[in-house]
This record gives sequence, C-alpha cells and structure tokens, in this order.
Amino acid sequence: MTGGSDGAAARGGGGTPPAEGAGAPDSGGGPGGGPPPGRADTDLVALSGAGVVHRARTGGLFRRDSVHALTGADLAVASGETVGVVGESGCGKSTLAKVLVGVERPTSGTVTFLGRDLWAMAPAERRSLVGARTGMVFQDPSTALNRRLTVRRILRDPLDVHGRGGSEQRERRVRELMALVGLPKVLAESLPGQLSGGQRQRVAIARALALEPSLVVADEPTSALDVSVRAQILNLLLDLKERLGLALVFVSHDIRTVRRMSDRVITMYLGRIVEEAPAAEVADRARHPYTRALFSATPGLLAPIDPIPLAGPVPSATHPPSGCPFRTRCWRADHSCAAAMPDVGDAGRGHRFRCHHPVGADESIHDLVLQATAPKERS
Ligand SMILES: Nc1ncnc2c1ncn2[C@@H]1O[C@H](COP(=O)(O)OP(=O)(O)OP(=O)(O)O)[C@@H](O)[C@H]1O
Repeated sequence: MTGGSDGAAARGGGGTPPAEGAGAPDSGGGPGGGPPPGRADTDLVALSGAGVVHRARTGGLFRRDSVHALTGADLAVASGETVGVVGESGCGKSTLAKVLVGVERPTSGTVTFLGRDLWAMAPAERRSLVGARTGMVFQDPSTALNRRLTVRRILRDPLDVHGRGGSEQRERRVRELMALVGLPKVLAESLPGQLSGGQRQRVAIARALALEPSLVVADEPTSALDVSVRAQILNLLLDLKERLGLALVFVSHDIRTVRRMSDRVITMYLGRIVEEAPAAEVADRARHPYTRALFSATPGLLAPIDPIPLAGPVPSATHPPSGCPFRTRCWRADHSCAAAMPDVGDAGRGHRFRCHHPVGADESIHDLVLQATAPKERS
C-alpha cells in the first residue's frame, strides 16, 4: 500500500527499493509498512515496495505508454489468514494477486516467499517452490481448464509435473481431491465441457489444492458463475481454508462477500494499496475516504444512506496524478494531497491507511455524505 521507498525501511529490512510512479517519493511504513509485531515469522509471502509497470499501446501504431498496474505495494500474508482485496475495476487487484503467487514479476520491489526472495532464485527453483506451495483459482473455469483433458488428467497433471508419489498414489490423490471439493467419482472421466460451471470451478479448486499449497489466491472465483452456485463455491473455499489451514487471498468486486470471507481487507486505488483494515472495522470505521465511499455504495451493508458521491472518473493508470492518487475524486483533498503521497497512518490492530485527511472516529457516514455533496472550497 505504500510507495517504493517505505516497505523495507518499515520492516527494518534495510535497503530502499527505487522510488517509482508519479508524485513525490513516499515515506513511512505501509499498511504494508510491515506486519504487526510478532507476525513476521508466520508470513508466507510478503511484498516490499512491489510495483508493476506495463508497456501498453495507448494510441497510434508506435505510441507505447507505461501503465502503473501496481505501485509500491507492501503487504504480508500470514499462514492461515484470509486477506480480501477490493477496489474498482482496473485498480490492480489481479496484478497484486499474480505478483503474490509469482505469476507476474514485479518491475520494482521484492517478493519474499517463505523468507526467500522469489525473484533472486534460479527459475527452476522458483517454479518448483511456487508451484508446490501456492495455488491460484481464476474467474472463469471454462478458460482456466484444458478442455481436452478429463477431470482425472487435469488433477493428475500437477502431481506428474512435480513428481509426487508413484502412479497409484497419484490416482489415490486424484480421488481424494475430488472428494475434498465434492465432485462425484463418476465425473473423473468427464471433460470440462461436460460439467456445469460450478463443477468446473470445483475442478479448478481441486487442481489448485493438488500439491497441498500453503497459499491459495482466488481471483474473482465466483463472478463467472450462476448466482445459485456462488454461495456453494464460497462456502467450499471457506471450509477448505479451515480444514487445510490455508492462507487465502480473495479478490472480488463483491464487497459484502469479501468482508464476510476475510480477516483483513485491502483497499486498492489506481495501483496502490490505500488501506488495510481488519474486516470487522472496514465497513464503518475505515479511515480512508475512498474505502468509506466504496462501502457506502454497497447495498445493505450500512444503515440506509445515499452512497458518498465521487467526483469524475478514475484517472488513467498511464498518467496517474501526483501525490495521493485519489485526490482528483476526493471531497477532502487540498493542496497537500497533490504535493506528496501521504505517509502511513496507524489506527492500531493492523489497521493502516494512507491519507492526508483521514476520516475521524467522530465523523458518521451521514457527515461524509453531507461533506461530499456540499459545494467545494478547495484550498
Ligand atoms: N498486460 C498488460 N498490459 C497493459 N496494461 C495492463 C496489463 N495488465 C494489466 N494492465 C493494466 O493495469 C491496470 C491494473 O489491471 P488489473 O487487471 O490488475 O486490475 P483489476 O483491479 O484486477 O481490474 P478488474 O477488476 O477489472 O479485473 C489496468 O489499468 C490494466 O489495464
């Protein structure tokens, strides 16, 4: 959630990764400024100042611009916890998810997996470690599964690739996996195209669990499914997480579900983590105005209110604003917000945020709606 310079320093980790992105260099620790005291030992994966810049064609044949998909992300995920990630489309949720499981290499900062710098390892070692200890579940199981392989082959494949056990043990593991995710045995020789959407997602989850990972990242795992099976898949994920002691990173547009599933909720805006809060606090005690606005727009979560209106569209990730990325839409923004990315504020209990004008404990959601709808007097 912080800029390039703060993560390592806040962790007491020494070196300062290069500053990046628009605006002044960041300072201070992150909601990623490091895990709370005593948590580092249980960290499975930690990002320090992680940024991802894509080169994208943005106009004309030869015009390529840099897209800041992720900027200065600091985040630690501990064993057995569920971390939810929320934010509007294009804010970098999927990029963060891919960086956590080593699918995407950050262009700056570091990814530490089980205490080791993932991208300093030899490629074969990294693939082996990440392949065995992490699993990823994608949005659309129709495209994530090889449509020419049977369920049995799909589930056996990671066991074959990583040389787990002999042939009989692998077949037994396939049966175990199917039972674990509630797939009837008779479907073992079925192709993905012969399954329902929910069954396909169960196969994808079983595949992610094949090698007994410690961390599973689920990126919008239910948004391509019928409403009727979404709850079943979410309950399955929660049940497996408890039974297997997994850490789960859960990315979704569905804020109510994220809050229900997670221990901690990360709010992202324009490639940055702007707040990290315990799930129990995030809806009505968030300190960042953007998190408040996001939750106020979620029907049925808070007492009936009009959503906090946000000015204008999300700025381009190609040309992010200087200072705080949210300032162009924030009703509380002033000149200080344009000058520098805010330092990290710490509300205790692992609740951290980056805002020059955080929401106070004495400000109700109704106050915020009134502020945001009042005529502006910008300084
Ligand atoms: N390969 C790529 N090339 C160029 N730009 C990219 C690439 N991947 C992502 N981006 C851009 O990076 C930003 C973050 O993308 P990302 O997919 O991580 O966001 P997201 O929050 O997951 O979005 P959504 O909720 O719509 O899936 C977006 O502006 C996106 O267009």
